[in-house]
Amino acid sequence: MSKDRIRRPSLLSKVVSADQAASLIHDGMTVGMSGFTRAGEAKAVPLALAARNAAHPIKITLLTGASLGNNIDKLLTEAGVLARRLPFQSDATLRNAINQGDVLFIDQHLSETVEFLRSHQMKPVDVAIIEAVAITEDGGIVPTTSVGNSASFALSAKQIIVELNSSHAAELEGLHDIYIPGKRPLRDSIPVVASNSRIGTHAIPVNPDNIAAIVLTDKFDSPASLAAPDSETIAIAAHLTDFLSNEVKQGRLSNSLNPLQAGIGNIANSVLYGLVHSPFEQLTMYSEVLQDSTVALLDSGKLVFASGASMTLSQPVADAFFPHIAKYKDRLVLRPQEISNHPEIIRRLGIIAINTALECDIYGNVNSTHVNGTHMMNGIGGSGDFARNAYMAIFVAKSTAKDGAISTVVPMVTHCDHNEHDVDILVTEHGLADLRALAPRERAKIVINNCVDPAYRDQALDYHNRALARGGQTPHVLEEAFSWHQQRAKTGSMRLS
Ligand SMILES: CC(=O)SCCNC(=O)CCNC(=O)[C@H](O)C(C)(C)COP(=O)(O)OP(=O)(O)OC[C@H]1O[C@@H](n2cnc3c(N)ncnc32)[C@H](O)[C@@H]1OP(=O)(O)O
Repeated sequence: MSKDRIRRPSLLSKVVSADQAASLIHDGMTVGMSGFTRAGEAKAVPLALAARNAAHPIKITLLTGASLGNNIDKLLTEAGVLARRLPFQSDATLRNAINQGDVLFIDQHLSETVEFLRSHQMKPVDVAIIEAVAITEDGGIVPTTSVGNSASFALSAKQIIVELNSSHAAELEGLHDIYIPGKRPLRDSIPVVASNSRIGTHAIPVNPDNIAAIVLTDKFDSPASLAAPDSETIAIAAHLTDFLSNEVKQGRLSNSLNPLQAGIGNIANSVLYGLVHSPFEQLTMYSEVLQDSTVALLDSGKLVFASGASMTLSQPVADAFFPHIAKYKDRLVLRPQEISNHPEIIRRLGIIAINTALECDIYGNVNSTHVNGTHMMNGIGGSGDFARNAYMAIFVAKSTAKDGAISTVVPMVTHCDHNEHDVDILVTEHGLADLRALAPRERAKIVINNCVDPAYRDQALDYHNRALARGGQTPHVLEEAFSWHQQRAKTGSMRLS
């Protein structure tokens, strides 16, 4: 594999073991690693680092695109390697360490990490570890199933370790579009004018002298573990399809809608699946994670083009998709996450953004990240990049969690990631609240009537009526605003007796 995939002969001598490559990483370093939602992460060197830590303990700051697969975050956490982690994660062990204060987590908009790095508002990357499908004749690094932040990490790092992974099809080359915005404040506009705009190169154009080590690997990405659509997610998808159909009828959208973004997780994936049987045609996606539903939409002919920063598929879909990647390549592109999530482009293209709320409140504020306002779930990810700048910011959620013990619609969110100014539409299995151009008092009525689970509707109405008696632009009974959460802590359920 070496000569086919390392096409610059002078780099052949850089092939070393994962242990040797890991020895380049020292205590206190900032490491920038490939990987975005379990796709395309470096797999061998981080494990060598974890294994080494018992004998030679070090602590690092680890930056990635987003979450990692192959238990990398779990093993690094258990080995005590992580001092700081950013900008996103979704691993249960790391989540616990973050919530215990053992690992410091910086929950960052996914488009912003490399802007901070480039403008020296964060400590620079010492070593970049990038999974690649090939190294080109001029030393360019061809990423695998994600681009994420890999390009900027590799271009800014003092040293680069490349993990050349033979389990990825060589045909992935040509899928990526690497573009790095210029320096501010005199930056040019970013020339993406449609989902399928190609504005960059197929490989990350690094200085080959900075490639310090190449490690040969063959482990594939972890499969996404997505639950099949259930009656609630099917109902959410149906409400959304009806709503979007009406937007078409009213002449506000064409039958191809505007480019779609959909967040991670079961609910957003199921909602997109719902579009396979929708009346819409010639759909496009300008998103960050492309999940199983993207492949289903491409196969159904409903979706004509998808742009993302990573492809995160379940095992059966990956098995059917990657061997035939050549067939899809003219309908797909993978970009750096600062381009997939760039505010300028999201606003220009008029994205319809669909993300999942952990909880929302009666006025349409959304908490995507903090359970009970304190405990980190995964992070804001790209949801804020999209919600703030979208044509229409849609948040979906099941109306209850934990077998009905939690209402996901509450009087006041315990942590606010997306405030009422950014949130246009809320959808639960019970219905859809169109909050566009409504005042908070109007928003509360429609959210309570359309989205709250019937088991919680009376207590929501009671809260709101008593809040109205106190007055205000956004009325609240402040001493009771978190009483539902307190009730859950006391009794196990948010239901007030
Ligand atoms: C990489 C990217 O950025 S992609 C772009 C968008 N990014 C984001 O939106 C990031 C923030 N969003 C997320 O992390 C996820 O979408 C979540 C956590 C909000 C929802 O995840 P989903 O998998 O779609 O929903 P799901 O209903 O399965 O909920 C996940 C868990 O949260 C629990 N949960 C849901 N609501 C609540 C709540 N209000 N309080 C406590 N727990 C809750 C569920 O019970 C479930 O727990 P379990 O794993 O023990 O079963």
